[in-house]
Amino acid sequence: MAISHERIVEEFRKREKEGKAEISLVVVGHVDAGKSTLMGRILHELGTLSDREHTANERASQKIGKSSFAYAWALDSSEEERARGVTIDIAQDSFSTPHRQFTLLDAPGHRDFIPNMISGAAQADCALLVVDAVKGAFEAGFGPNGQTREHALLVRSLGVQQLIVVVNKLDAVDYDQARFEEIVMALKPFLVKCGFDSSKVNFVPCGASAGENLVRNASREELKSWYKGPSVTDVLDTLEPPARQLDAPLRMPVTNVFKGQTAVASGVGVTGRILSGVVQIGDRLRVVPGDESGVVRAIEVDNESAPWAVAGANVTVFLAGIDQIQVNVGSVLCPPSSPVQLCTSLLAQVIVFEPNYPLVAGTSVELFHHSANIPATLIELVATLDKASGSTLKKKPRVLSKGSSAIVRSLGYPIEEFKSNKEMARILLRMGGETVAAGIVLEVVK
Ligand SMILES: Nc1nc2c(ncn2[C@@H]2O[C@H](COP(=O)(O)OP(=O)(O)OP(=O)(O)O)[C@@H](O)[C@H]2O)c(=O)[nH]1
Repeated sequence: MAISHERIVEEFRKREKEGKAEISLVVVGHVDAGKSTLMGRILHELGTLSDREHTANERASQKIGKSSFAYAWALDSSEEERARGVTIDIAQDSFSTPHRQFTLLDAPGHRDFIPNMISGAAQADCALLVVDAVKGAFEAGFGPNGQTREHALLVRSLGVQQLIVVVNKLDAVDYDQARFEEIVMALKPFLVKCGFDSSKVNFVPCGASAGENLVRNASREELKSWYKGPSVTDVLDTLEPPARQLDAPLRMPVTNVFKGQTAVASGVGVTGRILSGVVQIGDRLRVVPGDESGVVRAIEVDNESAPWAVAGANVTVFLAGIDQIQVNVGSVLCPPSSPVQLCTSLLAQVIVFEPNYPLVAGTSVELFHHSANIPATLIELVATLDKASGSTLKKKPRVLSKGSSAIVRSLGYPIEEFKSNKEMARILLRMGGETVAAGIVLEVVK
């Protein structure tokens, strides 16, 4: 028997209060700032990474003369990453603090790997920006060719509002308070210009490789004497969980489709993340694009069957009364009473990276929206924007440079505006296998 929407929301809120709030976190920062070391050490100290695994990493990294990378290896697991000592792919892990459960997306800081970072940032609720306190290193990261600025602006552009800035490697500058403050003073105005609310940005001093002020509070006199604030994990534990759009209509972009094989889970198995709304067994769902629909026979959350699921959950629903051919990766499941509208063109604010070809009006691109990949065309370049302030630099530019705004045309695709459904509005633009731009949809034309 169907349960009312209100009852499901009420029940979910009750469970949420009893359990830990879930947050996805992306770790960004200039190459070698210490991102992997920091997260590897946090995972180890929180018990997510066992002593055995860590000892194995220590031994293996010593063997090839890179013992300083032992903690980073917890996350940098591919052979190439280990040999080069840089992070290439987005590593996914999870860990929990006393009140929060995190999905961790470790992003590579190396220039060549920015596209990988975007897919991490596009899924993140909060970001941790690691900067290197060493004289010259912070300046290189924060300089025009460094990634500190670019990453901060990128995560903000992709909708991340809460930021923790970890000022790392303070051991290498004798935990100098003046150096920490100098870095904070340099970053703060820049982050505000990027659009961060300063009350949602925290600065935390630390020495990741020594484990100083990561999980436990500062223990060294040089740091303790001037810093009485929270440790990195204390701050993580107070991050606000994302507001789940429970009362908005169901939106579930499809990431996988397969044939349900068991008696309980028969029909068409459809996997994806619920971006907004609620689904329960017995619901009729429409697949957009198209006008086919199916009835939910079973729901699985974390491989366990469930009577219902709400926004934020990664689920598999089994649909009856629909042909597998009608459901595609990139389709969106929604209620027949309020389906996603197909847009004919959209206005997006994007950040442009370093495309191999100039982005001019008429350029064909692939538009990535969750797992959908749609052929699209840039139909008009509206303006280029100032990277830091967002104000218009030039109207109707001929070519797009970094930090530009563009109109992208795509036909018959379900996308929504950022102001009505944040999660449905994040896009990436790719050309020839390269991500050339990323951003959010401001307006759609139906
Ligand atoms: N002195 C000092 N060195 C550190 C600290 N944290 C990291 N390092 C060193 O900095 C180097 C880079 O560390 P990683 O953790 O690989 O840096 P990363 O930011 O993950 O690098 P990419 O993934 O390549 O962008 C390694 O040699 C670390 O041992 C620290 O707190 N103090």
